[in-house]
Amino acid sequence: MTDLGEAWARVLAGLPPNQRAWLTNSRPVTLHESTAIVAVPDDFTRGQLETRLRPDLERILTESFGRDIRIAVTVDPSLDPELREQQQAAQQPPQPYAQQQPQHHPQQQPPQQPAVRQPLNTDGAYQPTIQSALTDPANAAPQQFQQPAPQQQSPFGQPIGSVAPLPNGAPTATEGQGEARLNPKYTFETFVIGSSNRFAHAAAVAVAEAPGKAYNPQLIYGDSGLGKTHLLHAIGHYVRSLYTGARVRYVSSEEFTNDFINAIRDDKASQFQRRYRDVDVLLIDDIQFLEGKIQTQEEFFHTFNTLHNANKQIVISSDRAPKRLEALEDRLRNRFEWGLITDIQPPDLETRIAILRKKAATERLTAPPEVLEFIASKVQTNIRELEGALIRVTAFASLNRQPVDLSLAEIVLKDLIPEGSKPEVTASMIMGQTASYFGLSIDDLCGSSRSRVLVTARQIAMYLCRELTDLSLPKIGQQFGGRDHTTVMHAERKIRQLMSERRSVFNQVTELTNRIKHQAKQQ
Ligand SMILES: Nc1ncnc2c1ncn2[C@@H]1O[C@H](COP(=O)(O)OP(=O)(O)OP(=O)(O)O)[C@@H](O)[C@H]1O
Repeated sequence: MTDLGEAWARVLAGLPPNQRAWLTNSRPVTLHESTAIVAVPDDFTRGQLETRLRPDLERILTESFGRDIRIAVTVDPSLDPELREQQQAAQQPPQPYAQQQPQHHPQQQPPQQPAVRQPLNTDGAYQPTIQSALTDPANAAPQQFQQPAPQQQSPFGQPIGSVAPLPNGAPTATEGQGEARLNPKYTFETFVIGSSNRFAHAAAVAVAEAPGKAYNPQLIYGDSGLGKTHLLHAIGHYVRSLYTGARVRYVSSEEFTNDFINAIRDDKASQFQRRYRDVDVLLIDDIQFLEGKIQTQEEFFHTFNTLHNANKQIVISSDRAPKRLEALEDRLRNRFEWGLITDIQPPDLETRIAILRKKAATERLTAPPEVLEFIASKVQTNIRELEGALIRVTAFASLNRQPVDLSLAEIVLKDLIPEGSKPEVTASMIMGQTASYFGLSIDDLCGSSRSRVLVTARQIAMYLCRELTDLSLPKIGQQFGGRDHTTVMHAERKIRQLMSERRSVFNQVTELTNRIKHQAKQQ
């Protein structure tokens, strides 16, 4: 009988070189019933496998096994050769402490100034000082994160820089590196600190430096698009850069729920439990989604207790304060109050400008200060919308080969942000308008056909759901025929890119936005 390794060798031999190139750093993981799981190093490669390469991959695998095989692609950043090299370097025998350099995650910049050593408490553990973050006059203006020096002794009891056996005896090294599923862009370096988020940020840094010790759990709450997910991912990155082998898992509450339901259905409860209990840091997003889901709450309660009893860190985000999560069991809400609760407020003008400046720099978008100020003055509440506005202005300028200036920004934003109250846009409005605009049906948008027009239409609709509604990634995926949240992430990125490269896509997105907002106003 053919095994997946053999079949994969046939795949590699059977593809033309330009397609095979995409598989250089890919790896077949396992064959589960009729699904071959393939790991790739990043989301972009995943997109290529899921679109361009899928028909050929599935054809060759189907021929090899003599039955229908579909592929499912998962991202494992440890397959990235650069990252692997860095990890191998990090796993060299530890130097004497005096010669040790703090480890840095590839996404994180080394400290730009000598960091102040934080005080130790009586048992020698690191004592985080959030207060200093709040009272330090240097923190008065929006600023960027300066990575502090990690403490000499990790909370897991091992010097940083060595491959520490973790406290519960779980495997170390790079095993499970792909499990964390962290967005490489959401780090502390890319997070702008202002008065609206200073406390939440300081607590997040403290938790990442002393997981399980500083505040457990940490709960971050605030309205949609204010940076909760970003902070959760940043904690994950920072923990992994400080503690080699630390097992970090990010999960949205929707995924946790779906995973739980599937585990019950497939009789895989113990695998499910291991996935969420054998971790050092569990980052769980949008906990409000568990409201009213009694069985999942029960399971999460036990997950929480197991982790907490073992001094493993739990970080939770919510769109409301725990007291206002009325449909959540009291015992869970009480536990959320054991740790530290921090909120994030909408950013003030100064912080919004700083966020745009940072975004422009990281995405290599050129926009003069007056344009950034103009955009920041127009979009006041949701940072996702703020970023969307910047992308549209710069895309419009690049398509027209015009400089980004105030008059151009005014034209673009006039359509994007109508005067007066903000009408509520729903996913069904977006899907309905997109379908009729492209002459498709809603079923087409939700179906599995991958014709070019359909793929673009589907991706535009997903992009607009992300930009114009408060729906989370998994929820948007659900609306489009139960797709995975990473498909939505890919669609968002793809359309952002296409808008600045193809006039047709820019026009389609603009026209559709107008139609959708017009419809919303009529409701
Ligand atoms: N302080 C900040 N500095 C830089 N970028 C930010 C900041 N706050 C939010 N963002 C960016 O705004 C966007 C939305 O943030 P994020 O997804 O973390 O919000 P959220 O609060 O989790 O929203 P939701 O509840 O809808 O999931 C992201 O691209 C994020 O990087």
